[in-house]
Amino acid sequence: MTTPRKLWLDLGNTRLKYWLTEGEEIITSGAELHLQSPADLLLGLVDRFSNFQPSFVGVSSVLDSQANQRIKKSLKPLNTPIEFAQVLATSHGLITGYDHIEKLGIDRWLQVLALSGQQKKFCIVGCGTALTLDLLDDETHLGGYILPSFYLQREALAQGTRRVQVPDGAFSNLGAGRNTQDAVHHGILLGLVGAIEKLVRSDPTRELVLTGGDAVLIRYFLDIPNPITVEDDLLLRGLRRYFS
Ligand SMILES: Nc1ncnc2c1ncn2[C@@H]1O[C@H](COP(=O)(O)OP(=O)(O)OP(=O)(O)O)[C@@H](O)[C@H]1O
Ligand SMILES: CC(C)(CO)[C@@H](O)C(=O)NCCC(=O)O
Ligand SMILES: [K+]
Repeated sequence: MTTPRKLWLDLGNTRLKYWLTEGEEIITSGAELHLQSPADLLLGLVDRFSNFQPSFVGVSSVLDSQANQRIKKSLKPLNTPIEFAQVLATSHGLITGYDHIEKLGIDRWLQVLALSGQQKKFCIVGCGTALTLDLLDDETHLGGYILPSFYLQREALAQGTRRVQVPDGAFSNLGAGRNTQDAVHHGILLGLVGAIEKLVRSDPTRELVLTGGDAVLIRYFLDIPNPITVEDDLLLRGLRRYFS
């Protein structure tokens, strides 16, 4: 009997990430910026995926249905069943915290699902285009928070003010800025880090798990007693669990 080969795809707002797995083993993984055209990026990747001959494709997408249709089309050459994960009221024991579960982002939910059922308290921090915070107590999702992250905040400042022209700078310091560029970059960093610290400060046993493109950066500036880990592939882990 051959071990099943599968393709797991995570389509975020900015990046596409994937795993090619054989049984439990991750054979290849990758991450690519897609900006606005994930379907075109997939067309370029489909040969690589095709060579692997997956028998199943599991997808997490935060994109709209039109983009998802184009993604399906791009994957047609694989000639393989494709399924999109959807938020469920309960799955693997996880109780979803939203009033209307279908409104919760699938990326957030899969990240929560990845960690659910360990009899622990987590704060899951998605450090992507948006910064998301989700609270999980064992198998119960308590809900969460959505903040614009670094680049969205910087764009909003540039658009909403006359005098804040924001040259590209680094989100690398929490010190008081002595020029506009530093004041903006340090301010945005202070806001994001401060929000996370405030949320978990009352409970040092709540474990932080950071994931997404800016996880390492944010991790560096957090100064709290809580255990903190960075897990790049948290969503893909949740996706695989969803389909198992
Ligand atoms: N304008 C930009 N210039 C440079 N980097 C950017 C820009 N916008 C976003 N990024 C970076 O792209 C990465 C996006 O993160 P990530 O891949 O986790 O998010 P995503 O795939 O868009 O998922 P999500 O939908 O959860 O935001 C971050 O590291 C972010 O800093
Ligand atoms: C918040 C984002 C953009 C984070 O990627 C995504 O999870 C999403 O589109 N969510 C839908 C809205 C919600 O989660 O309430
Ligand atoms: K994501």
